[in-house]
Amino acid sequence: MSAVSAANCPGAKKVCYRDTPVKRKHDLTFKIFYYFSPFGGAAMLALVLAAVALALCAALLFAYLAFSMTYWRRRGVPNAPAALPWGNFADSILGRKTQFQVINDIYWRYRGERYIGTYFTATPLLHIHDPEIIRQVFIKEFQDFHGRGMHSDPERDPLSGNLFILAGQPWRNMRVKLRPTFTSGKIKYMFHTISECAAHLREHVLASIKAGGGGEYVEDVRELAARFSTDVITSVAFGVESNSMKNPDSEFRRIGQRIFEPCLENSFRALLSFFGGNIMRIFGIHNSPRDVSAFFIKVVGEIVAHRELHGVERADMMQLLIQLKNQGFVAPDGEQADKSNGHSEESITKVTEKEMAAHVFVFFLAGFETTSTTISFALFELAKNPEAQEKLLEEIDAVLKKSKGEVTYDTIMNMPYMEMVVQETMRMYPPVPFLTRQAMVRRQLPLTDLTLDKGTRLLIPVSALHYDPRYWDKPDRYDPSRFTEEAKQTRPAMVYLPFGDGPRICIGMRMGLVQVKTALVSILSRARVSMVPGTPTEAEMNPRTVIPTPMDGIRLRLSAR
Ligand code: HEM
Repeated sequence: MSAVSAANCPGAKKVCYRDTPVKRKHDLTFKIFYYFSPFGGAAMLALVLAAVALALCAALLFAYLAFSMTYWRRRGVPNAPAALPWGNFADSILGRKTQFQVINDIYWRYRGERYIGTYFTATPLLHIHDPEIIRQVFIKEFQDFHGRGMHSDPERDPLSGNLFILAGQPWRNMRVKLRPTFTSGKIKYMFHTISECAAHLREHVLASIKAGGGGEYVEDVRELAARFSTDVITSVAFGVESNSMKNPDSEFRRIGQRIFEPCLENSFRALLSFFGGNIMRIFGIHNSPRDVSAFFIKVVGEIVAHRELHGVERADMMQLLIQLKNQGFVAPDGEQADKSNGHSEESITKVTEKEMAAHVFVFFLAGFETTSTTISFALFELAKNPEAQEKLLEEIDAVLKKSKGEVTYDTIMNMPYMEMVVQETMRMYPPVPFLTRQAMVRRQLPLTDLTLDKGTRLLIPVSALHYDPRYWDKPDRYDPSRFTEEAKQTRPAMVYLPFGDGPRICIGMRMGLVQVKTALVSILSRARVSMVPGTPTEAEMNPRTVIPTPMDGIRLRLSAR
């Protein structure tokens, strides 16, 4: 008998494992399973087998990753050294840097290379640095590079069937259908809705100045711009007044915060949808959280039912999407809504309600944070650069005087310095700081002898190109005069890409610009902006977002004019 009695063994009734025959004490396996186990031999054996299986899986996974990370070397492509298990993106996956900062670092290290291979875990990416190759990919050879390489599974995840993510024929058909929704004619048609939101913004600024006493107050202009953009996009896309200018807790503002909240879940989902399609497919991960999908599908269903039941018509995108649902097309500007106007059979296929939800979702997603980011960074740079601000204020005053204070679509589009201010803001803070394309066939990378496998992902480092001193003199300086017509002629194509380029260029570009300019006119016709102590002069970006997002908002002083 062992010196330890059965009674002293915790939880043991019949057999105490320490109470074992001496002859078995030399049996190592037995010792492991029985001497130390509080559960029992079978359970312990299962545990050890599971641990061995896990270790084996981990070893296989690492071997697979290690082999995958030789992809570029095996093809003789210059590549940035990658580390297991995250490849070149450890800093962004682990939340130490934003994705675009990682991409910029790679650009600076390998700026001399026309292209450079990297890895997002096992996925090889080819960063294209040469503007001429980018031009070929975006425009001339677009037919072979039209996909973004993002994961889409509309059957299981209806919102992933949206224009931004789709590729191939489904993308082409949808782009043709949606194009007439974004013409200048349609934006003029929706401008009344935008200017109603702008009136709420002006009222808010005036009321806050009054409440602040002393003719000024301090506000986080990022939040202010986000509330304005939420109101605009919900009005023009859904025909719903979210009223988040008056009610910051409105449902749409809440859902916007949920989608763009800088947190691990959102950052991981964004990274996966760009680069981790296989992981999403295997684990059934959706592009957007399920509560967000459910929200958009429900809201669209309710609005369509309401409008169709009561015969309601409004000047908004929902109305145009309802036309796509009922007749399969929207007539171009100046044409009757008649299918005899040269619409092909496939382009008049009707859109389902789930597809409608996917599109309004992407209008919300692509049109809300991009515009509010641009508005708030423009105010930030104007506060830091009083000369540029004064010049813009003069232009706003002159234009408003001419239009007798009325802000119209034509007033907004007729402000050359405003255009330059917005362009320069998007150079320094491109809301979409990198772009992707996918080789849809096995073919050679344009202007090179490198053969790309079908499916290869290309990455275009937009933000890095916007700061390259080969194309921009003193790129860290805010200088709207870079965007005079003459200055623009001196730069090569494809080094300025805030809206992308080619057939996949931002479909909402005109609308985004109108929104940004309307907000700036509304605020700056009532107030000057200036820096306040405590607001950093260089925005520190939150590493958990794709769209550049300052860590603690942007607090500025707004003083009555
Ligand atoms: C300042 C505002 C905006 C910026 C900077 C911006 C930027 C971009 C960029 C860079 C792309 C990718 C283009 C490419 O791959 O070549 C894009 C695509 C897209 N944007 Fe925008 N955007 C803005 C506003 C909007 C608005 C207001 C909407 C809609 C209401 C919108 C809807 C879309 C859609 C649907 C796509 C996908 C187009 C396609 O793949 O065919 N965007 N945007």
